[in-house]
Amino acid sequence: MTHPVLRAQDLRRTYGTRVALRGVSFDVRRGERVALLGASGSGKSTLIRCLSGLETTDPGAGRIEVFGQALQEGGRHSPRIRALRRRIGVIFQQFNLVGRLGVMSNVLTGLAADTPLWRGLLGRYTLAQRALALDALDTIGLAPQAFQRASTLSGGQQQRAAIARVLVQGAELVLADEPVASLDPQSTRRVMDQLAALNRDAGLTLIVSLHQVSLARRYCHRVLALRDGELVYDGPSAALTPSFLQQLYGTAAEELLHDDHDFAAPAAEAPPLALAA
Ligand SMILES: Nc1ncnc2c1ncn2[C@@H]1O[C@H](COP(=O)(O)OP(=O)(O)OP(=O)(O)O)[C@@H](O)[C@H]1O
Repeated sequence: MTHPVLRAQDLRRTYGTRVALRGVSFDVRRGERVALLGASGSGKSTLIRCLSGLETTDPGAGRIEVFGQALQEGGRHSPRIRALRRRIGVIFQQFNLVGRLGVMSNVLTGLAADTPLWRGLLGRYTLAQRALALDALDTIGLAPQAFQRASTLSGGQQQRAAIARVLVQGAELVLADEPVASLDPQSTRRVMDQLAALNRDAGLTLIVSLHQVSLARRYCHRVLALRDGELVYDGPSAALTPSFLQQLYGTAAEELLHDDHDFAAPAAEAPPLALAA
């Protein structure tokens, strides 16, 4: 029997008196492209931090399995977490690049787990590792910027460098936390196109949190929708019409429908990635 790539069971996370996740359960199969949708404060980032192993759920609550193995259970990380996290790529809204380092050096940090610390600190990567990073930058259309400082890139370019880092890491499951929240519509389209292409061409399983329903409908077949930490919908993105959103969220639906005109066009398939053989 094949395991789901990700299995979340009864996840709860409380901060003081604030309940950020309330019994969230779902499975994701290999190769799926899933949007995690919800208004501000609905628990998207908390869920992604838990799924990526950056945070634990409440003591005694819930279990997260990745690749058929426990990542955390009952609020405790599994002893295998390091090995499992190597297979999970995380992309953040704020890119998490080191601005004073070159783009290539940033992308090479995706290899941190496979590189002795001293090599990484001194930037002494092997030729093969550098070639891998250049390939990833080429795939993502950033080869010409490889030796620029990361801080000189536009927001969209920085996010694409973060995608290249995940490629170099060799991640099988990518968790992207509002990767386009701070980008203009053109950069948003480019970054989303590339995430979609990674999923389609490189076979990565993708979970991407968004708070624009139009993006979720355009790029993902399946949506998990959160409201106040609760999973209120798990189904096809095509069903998320404005009236259904109104039923799910009431007046808060407005937040998810904002800027809808920018991405309202029917889903276009992303251009293929120039994946290295
Ligand atoms: N470290 C923390 N300490 C205290 N409360 C937190 C913490 N992280 C999240 N919360 C609270 O948990 C709830 C869910 O927050 P979360 O950031 O997961 O939501 P979100 O859907 O990602 O929101 P946004 O779209 O604004 O990023 C919010 O009420 C938030 O204030």
